[in-house]
Amino acid sequence: MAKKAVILVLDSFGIGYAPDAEVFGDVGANTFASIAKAFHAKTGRQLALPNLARLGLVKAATAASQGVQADIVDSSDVVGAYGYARELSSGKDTPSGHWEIAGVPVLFDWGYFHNKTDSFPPALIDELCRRTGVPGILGNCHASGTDILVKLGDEHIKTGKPICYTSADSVFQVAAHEEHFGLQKLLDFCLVARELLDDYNIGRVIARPFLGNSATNYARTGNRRDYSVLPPAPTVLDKLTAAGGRVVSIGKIADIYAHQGISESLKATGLEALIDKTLAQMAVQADKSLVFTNLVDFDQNFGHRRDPIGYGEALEYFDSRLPQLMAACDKDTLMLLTADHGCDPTWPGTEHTREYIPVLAYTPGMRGTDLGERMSFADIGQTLADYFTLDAMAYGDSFLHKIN
Ligand SMILES: O=P(O)(O)O[C@H]1O[C@H](CO)[C@@H](O)[C@H]1O
Ligand SMILES: [Mn+2]
Ligand SMILES: [Mn+2]
Repeated sequence: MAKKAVILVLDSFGIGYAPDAEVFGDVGANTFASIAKAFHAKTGRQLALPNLARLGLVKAATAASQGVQADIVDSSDVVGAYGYARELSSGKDTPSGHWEIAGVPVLFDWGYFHNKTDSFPPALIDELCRRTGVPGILGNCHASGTDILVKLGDEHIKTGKPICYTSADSVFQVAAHEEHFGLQKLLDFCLVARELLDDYNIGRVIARPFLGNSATNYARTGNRRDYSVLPPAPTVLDKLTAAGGRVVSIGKIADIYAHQGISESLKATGLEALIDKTLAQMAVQADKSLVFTNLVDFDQNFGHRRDPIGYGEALEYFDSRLPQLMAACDKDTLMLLTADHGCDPTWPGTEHTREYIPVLAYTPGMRGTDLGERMSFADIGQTLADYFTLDAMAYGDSFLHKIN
C-alpha cells in the first residue's frame, strides 16, 4: 500500500488557551471562539464551517475550551479524527510550533529584544550598517508591520534606511520598498543580519518587502522571506527524505524549516493559490511523500491585524475548499489539518496567543474518532514517523492506531 500524507497548517488557528497560558498573559484567549463570537455579533449570522465541523473541529475546540462550544453549528456526522494539542516548546512562535509539529520541540529559550524602543543593541546596528553600507536604520522598536509602514514608509524612501523592527517573538524584521530600496538589496541585507543575529540567539530574520507610493497605499508583497536558524534536531521531514521519501513545501514551510528535509519548494501568495498548489501536488503525489502547506494569511492578514471578521471570512473560504481537498485524498492518503500557535484577533496587542491547536486527521472511509488531548504538537510528527515506518521521534505519541 502506498503511503502519502498532506499537512495543512492554518497558521495561528488556536482553539482555546493552553494550560500554561498564564506564563504568556494569555489566559482567556481563544482564536476560534473569539472569531465565531465577533463574527455573529458583527454580521448577524453564525460563522459557517460545516466541512471543518465534519472533521471534528467543533468537538475538539469544545473539549479544548472547558466544554464551552463556540458560537457555531456542530456536525452530527463526523468523519475525521479530532483532538487538541498543547505545546511543549518554550515559545509561541511559528518556528517552534512547526518544528514541534515535525517532532522537535524547542525546549531552550530564544533570544528576544525586550525593549519596546531602542530595541536593538547599538553594536549590532553599527556592524549591520557597516557591513551592508546602508546609511542607518529606521524603527528600532516593537511594531506591527503594517502600522510601521504608515509611520516610516515615506522616510524610508527618502533616506534609503531600512525599517527594522521586532515583536514579542524572537524576530528581527526588515521592511523595505521593493523598487526604491530594491528586493535583492533587502534580501542581501537580511542575510547579513541573519549572520550577526546568530550571536543573539534570534530565531528568525524576516524580509518584509512592500510597494506603494504613499502612506495610504503602502502594501506588503508576496515576496516575504524568512531566514530561520536550523531546527535543533532532525525533524520527521529530514527522516522521511533520508529514507528516500519526498517532502514538497508549499508556501513558507521550506523557510521555516531552514530548507532542511525539503525536496521541493513551491511558493504561492494568498489562500486560494496556496490551496490550488496543494491540490495540484496531491494529484501527482507518489508513495512515501508529504505535501506540507502553510496558510500564512490567517495569521499575517487577520490574526496580527486583529481582524476577526476577515479571519472568519477566510475560514469560511477555507471550509468551502475542504471538500476538494478531501476528494483529492485517495485511500492511501492521510490528511492532517492543524495550527502552530494562536493569534486571537480580539486579544489586546497584536501578538500570538498561547493556545491549544486543533489536530484533525482524515483518510477516506474512516470513522469519526476522538483523539482527545494530546500532550505535545509532536504527536503529529510521531504519527507521521509511524505512518511512514521511520525510526521513532524522541518526542510525541503516535495516534495512528486510532485512525486505521
Ligand atoms: O506585524 P507583522 O510584521 O505582521 O509581524 C508579525 O509577524 C511576525 C512573524 O509571524 C511576528 O513576529 C509578528 O510580529
Ligand atoms: Mn505562525
Ligand atoms: Mn505570526
